Amino acid sequence: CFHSIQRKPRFPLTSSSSIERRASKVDHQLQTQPVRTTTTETNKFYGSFEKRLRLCEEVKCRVSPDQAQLLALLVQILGAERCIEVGVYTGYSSLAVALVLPESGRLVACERDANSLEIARKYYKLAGVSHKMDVRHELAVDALNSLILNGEACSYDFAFIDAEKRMYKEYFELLLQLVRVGGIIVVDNVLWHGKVADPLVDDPKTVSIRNFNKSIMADRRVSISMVPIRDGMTICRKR
Ligand SMILES: C[S@@+](CC[C@H](N)C(=O)[O-])C[C@H]1O[C@@H](n2cnc3c(N)ncnc32)[C@H](O)[C@@H]1O
Repeated sequence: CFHSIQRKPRFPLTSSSSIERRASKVDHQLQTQPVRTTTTETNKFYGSFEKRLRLCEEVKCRVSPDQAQLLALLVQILGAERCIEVGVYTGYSSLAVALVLPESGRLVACERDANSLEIARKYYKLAGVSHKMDVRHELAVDALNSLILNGEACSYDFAFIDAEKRMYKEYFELLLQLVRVGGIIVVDNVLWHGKVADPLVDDPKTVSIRNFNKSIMADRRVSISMVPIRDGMTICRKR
């Protein structure tokens, strides 16, 4: 039975080219994956995006639907009103968060790439959440420092780190100042495709994430749980 299932084509192929196959796979995912509430909402807007080839690239860089669902659930459990995202790309994870924020909620979205932000803004508009978004087109460290200088320390409920891997420690230290006691900081890619556990891998990004993981494990300022969802997410609660 298993083998007969495996032999069937998994995706409806419209052409034999590999690009078309990848696009079909993305279409198929968009149609079949949104089985849960928040993810369904988020994918609804992404599913309408017309450029399927671009979407193929996007899917690789953004969080998966189940990660987006987890982020949104954490925000809802916290009753969060004030959130920060470090690394927006085309807005998938930030849209998942914005959709569950109350009307009075605010999400500071930090991203250095203007082209990505243009696409993200399109989705925010389409989803009717633009009024909740505070988009910062600058280096994340600069954006976070200006929030601190603006007297916003200890005023955020939730933060998500998903930008430059060599800067995780810096982002974390700044966000720890900005998040209130009991607030949550989620860090993406903490497994880094398993490379953090391979002593033979010592490129700068892997070493940075490995060191970050070590330091956070011993950090008494937070309680943590490393969740092996997709590329791994560590959920940190400020004590
Ligand atoms: C993995 S993508 C983010 C995906 C997004 N969180 C999602 O799941 O939809 C990382 C993003 O971080 C941005 N980035 C990298 N370094 C940055 C920096 N120093 N400041 C601001 N953004 C940065 C990149 O331009 C890229 O768009």
